[in-house]
Amino acid sequence: MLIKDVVLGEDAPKALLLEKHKEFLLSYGKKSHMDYEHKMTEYLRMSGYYWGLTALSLMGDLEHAGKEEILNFVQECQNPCGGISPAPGHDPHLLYTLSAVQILCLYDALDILDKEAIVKYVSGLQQDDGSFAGDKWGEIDTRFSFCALACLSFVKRLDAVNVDKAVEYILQCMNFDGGFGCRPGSESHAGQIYCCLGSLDLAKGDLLGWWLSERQLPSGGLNGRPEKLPDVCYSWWVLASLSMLGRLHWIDHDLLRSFILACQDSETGGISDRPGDIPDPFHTLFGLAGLSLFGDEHLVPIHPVFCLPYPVIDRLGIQTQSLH
Ligand SMILES: COc1ccc(S(=O)(=O)N2Cc3cc(C#N)ccc3N(Cc3cncn3C)C[C@H]2Cc2ccccc2)cc1
Ligand SMILES: [Zn+2]
Repeated sequence: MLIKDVVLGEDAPKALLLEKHKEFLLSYGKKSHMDYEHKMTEYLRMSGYYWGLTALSLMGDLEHAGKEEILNFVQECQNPCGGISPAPGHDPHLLYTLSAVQILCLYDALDILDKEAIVKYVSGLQQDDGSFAGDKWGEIDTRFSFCALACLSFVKRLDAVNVDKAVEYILQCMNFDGGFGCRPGSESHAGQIYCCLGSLDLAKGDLLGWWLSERQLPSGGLNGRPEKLPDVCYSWWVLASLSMLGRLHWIDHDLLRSFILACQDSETGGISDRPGDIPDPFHTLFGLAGLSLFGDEHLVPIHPVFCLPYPVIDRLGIQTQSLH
């Protein structure tokens, strides 16, 4: 079966051409301002700035981009309604409102915008079913749910929208193939998957991460529910979940490590649920597994979902959902 792909030429670059990319991006803005391409891409200018500036920032070169000129441009693009346009004279839209907020975050200059106006604009675009329109013309797309929740997260105002309804709508956009589309029933697309998973994480990730990190007690041990005693096996249930959420660092590693080590039986070996109890294979596994998740140099790294050593998972070449 012929699969659609490309062939990498022999002369294709093999090293990362960082200096070239810096030149490319820094000179891009300096092209003649009235040339045709520049005019025809005016409708996405704010996003263009976000793409270039973030790329420069990744290369540690943001300071060479004209900060004052860009901050002035962003201010010129804010509308009385609070929404931000891609360029002066264009209609405001969620896409460019997010790009502008991201640019200001890069420069730590969020306060040059009227935050309350942005909050009003973004929250005003949420529909009764929880979805978000991109602008006043009403196009609905899960991309805009992400833009809205990301914007509000940056200004710490997720309270301004109905987050549960937003989540409810996004889950309706999940397809039988595990992917997400722009509206219920739309075909799965990687871009929409990024937006939907990102939205779910923004909406519920911190809440869940906080509940999990609240499991840690002064002893360093983790319990399974509030008001319960710590137990080594929760080192796994809680840590593996936080690891999946990308919030493993929300638990004090050293404190937990000292708890697990205190649960070891120095005579017989093995780890128990709590210091002084009888060790057993169950808690020995989950104590070591917790230490492995924190990257203990003496232990093989463990997969947070499969609870098996990564080399085993890699050898099997399996994904979390078998495709065949
Ligand atoms: C106390 O004797 C027991 C009691 C129950 C069981 S069990 O039902 O098979 N099982 C597995 C388990 C195995 C061992 C070992 N070796 C020890 C305990 C333990 N528990 C009990 C436990 C652990 N932390 C606190 N509690 C009370 C969990 C339980 C249920 C479970 C199974 C699989 C995965 C997760 C949880 C086995 C022995
Ligand atoms: Zn236990």
